[in-house]
Amino acid sequence: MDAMDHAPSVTPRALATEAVHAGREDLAALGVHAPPLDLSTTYPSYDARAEAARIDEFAATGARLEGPPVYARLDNPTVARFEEALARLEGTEAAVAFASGMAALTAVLLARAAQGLRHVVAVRPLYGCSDHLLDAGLLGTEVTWTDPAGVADAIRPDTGLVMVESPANPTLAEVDIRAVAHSCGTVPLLVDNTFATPVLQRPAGLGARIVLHSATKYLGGHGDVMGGVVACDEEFARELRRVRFATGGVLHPLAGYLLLRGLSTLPVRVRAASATAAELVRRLAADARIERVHYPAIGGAMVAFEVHGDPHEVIAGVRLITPAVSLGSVDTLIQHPASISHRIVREGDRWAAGVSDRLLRMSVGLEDVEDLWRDLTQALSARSAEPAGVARSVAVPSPAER
Ligand code: MET
Repeated sequence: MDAMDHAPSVTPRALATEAVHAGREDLAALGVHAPPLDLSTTYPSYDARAEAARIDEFAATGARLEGPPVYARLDNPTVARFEEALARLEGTEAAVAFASGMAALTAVLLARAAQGLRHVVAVRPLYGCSDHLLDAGLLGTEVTWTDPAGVADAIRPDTGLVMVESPANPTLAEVDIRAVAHSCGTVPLLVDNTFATPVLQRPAGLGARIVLHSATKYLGGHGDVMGGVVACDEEFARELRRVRFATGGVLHPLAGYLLLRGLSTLPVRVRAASATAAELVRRLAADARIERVHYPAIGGAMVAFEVHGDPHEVIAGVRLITPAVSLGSVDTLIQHPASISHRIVREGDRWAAGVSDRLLRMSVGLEDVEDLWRDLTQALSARSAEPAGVARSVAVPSPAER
């Protein structure tokens, strides 16, 4: 067989195919089936002149090095496989991975600020820490909050970024990405695609220049790996790699390995959990104990709802569902945004963005829908008004019984 037999096909491959093959094309040639996990922090080289030239090249351009890495803060082959796969899934030229979603957003803001573009236009709600990072100006940036219709007017000569989430955390409000991208003109639009994942939405194809993920969520998919990633064009990826090298928010290679593994089941997980979420939404919407259900037109596995009663009782009452922040795992999680994910946002700003104190956010996992509904409905009937220590101690099974 000659090399041509292994040349990548020019026919675009479907998402489900990319999910299991992207970033792994050379494995057969390497004679392995699972991707190698390279934990090296440094790499030997007997030619320091050549290393100097490679470092000069990286410092000047931010382009990925040819050949072995010099040092793990600069590049890692296992992480690069995840980056390649995610870029393919998002339909971008490149992707750059970080230690967390917040490290990824930080690098984007620093890269723009380094060009003298310190002003950000953003649409609420955003994830609470993203909101806080912008609102508190922790990186020396300045934010103007607006609604999607106000984006064009909010842009100034020093605006370096427009940022939206769609569906947004935690209200699941949707933004017309194509329309906002149009309003941005030449200013890059960043879309946080953590909730939708490329299975449901590919913002780059709708005009976003920068696509952000907390990879900790659906991309990893099992609640056991923390990471962040930015999918973008190669020009901006070069800026991000330079910032990453200088600031050090790198993704650990084991995290890169687990994220690549997570991607292979991403389409199956997202579709299955979304079908269950849609059924739970139907039932919640018909339930008299629920005041309002939020579910995006695009679908997905995230559901939010307001209860007539005390949301804390629902959190305290779940037994199968895990009462925990985060999302995108194989198991169902529920949390109270005003207490946890959006706690750091000022109360008035939360309310104005639609994050009421009675809102609960649920990340639907892969359990059977009937088991989830049974747990939800018993939690919705829980009453903390019952004498504490009497009814509650009877109602709560011991950990061994759960
Ligand atoms: C530390 S709070 C939030 C973690 C995660 N970004 C979430 O929205 O659940």
